[in-house]
Amino acid sequence: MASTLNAEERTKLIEGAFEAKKYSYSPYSKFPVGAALLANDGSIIKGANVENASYGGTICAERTAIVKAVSEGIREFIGLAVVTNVSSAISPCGICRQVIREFCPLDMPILLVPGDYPQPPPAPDSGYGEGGVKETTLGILLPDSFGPEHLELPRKS
Ligand SMILES: O=c1ccn([C@H]2C[C@H](O)[C@@H](CO)O2)c(=O)[nH]1
Ligand SMILES: [Zn+2]
Repeated sequence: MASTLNAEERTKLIEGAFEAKKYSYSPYSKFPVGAALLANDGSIIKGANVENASYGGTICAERTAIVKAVSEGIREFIGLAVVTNVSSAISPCGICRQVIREFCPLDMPILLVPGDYPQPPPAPDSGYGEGGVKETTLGILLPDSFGPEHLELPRKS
């Protein structure tokens, strides 16, 4: 069964993502992104995108949050929220999906928050929830994925 977040956890994640976005360094794309991770101890770890004049050096908000957490010894996560300044729900890029895969369960809720949250109530069955938030999971975003457990499989000698 997919894991779920309670209302308090959702609020913490959404507020954390908006706070994180304030510190985005995105002079090139002018596309600020904020991410917040909820750890199993209840702590929130925030990350913003950090760009570079050598564009390939850019680090997305999601990876900033994960690397901050893991490098401080936090590795168990129960939720992630991402927000940008656009009014649609923006989904993590491919590189971030694979990095999330390393540390987060496939059924972990991922909240894609519109920049103008809260939006008016969405139409039923639109795929959007409260405030226009799209809730998904890593398993949906990255199906048939490769992960750490595959390196433990028996190998041909
Ligand atoms: O999910 C996403 C998508 C994009 N970006 C960043 C990378 C770059 O700084 C800017 C434009 O791609 O947005 C993120 O941080 N997360
Ligand atoms: Zn990314």
